[in-house]
Amino acid sequence: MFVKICGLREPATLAAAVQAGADAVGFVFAPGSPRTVDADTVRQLITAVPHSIETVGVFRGQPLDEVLLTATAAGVSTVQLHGGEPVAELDRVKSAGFGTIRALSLDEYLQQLERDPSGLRRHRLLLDAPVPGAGEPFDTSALHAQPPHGGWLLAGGLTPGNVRELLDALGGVGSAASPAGVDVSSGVESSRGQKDAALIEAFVAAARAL
Ligand SMILES: O=C(O)c1ccccc1N[C@@H]1O[C@H](COP(=O)(O)O)[C@@H](O)[C@H]1O
Repeated sequence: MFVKICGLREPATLAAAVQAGADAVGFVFAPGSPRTVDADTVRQLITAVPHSIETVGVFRGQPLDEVLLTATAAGVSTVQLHGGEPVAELDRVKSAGFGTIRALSLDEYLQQLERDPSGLRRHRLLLDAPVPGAGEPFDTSALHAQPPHGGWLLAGGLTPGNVRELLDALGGVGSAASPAGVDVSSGVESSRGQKDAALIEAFVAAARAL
């Protein structure tokens, strides 16, 4: 199970994520979040991240030029877009040399499945709650009938205590509707926006034990 820890802002909790064995670490560039960081801060932070770990810049509803400039200045390897951007924008991000994660709510995913199923296969999919970063799980039952293509990530209200239950609701690891990875932010915080090293460690351990 691929594990991404998102919304990191401080060296100590970033180090905790690396030490715990996270596969990816995320930095929020979307404005208005308690986790928002700037490109210079992230550039400094990721000097301590081994190259084997994916570094993800998270954006929401920002102009593409700003996304590319910020991701380049920060030095992240991957761009995650949350604003319902058209697939052509993700294509341009990929052409610029970044990995891509297309974050959609369940409703957005089901709409895209109707309108543009081939577009859904071009970028790694992340399914999240309607309000990203709010720590709210969403009802995944519709995915049994219409599971995403392989390699997708599940986010939305995951915690060390509920990650197994939420994966079991999708049929468990290896089932047709199961994600390839999990992504967490609120569930590894002691208070909103404040990451907690012990919770990060517990989350990675719980995900690895699935
Ligand atoms: O974390 C935020 O504040 C945020 C803001 C804007 C876009 C995405 C954001 N976070 C993403 O939300 C999920 C995790 O959410 P949760 O808190 O665990 O429910 C993850 O994909 C973050 O990258």
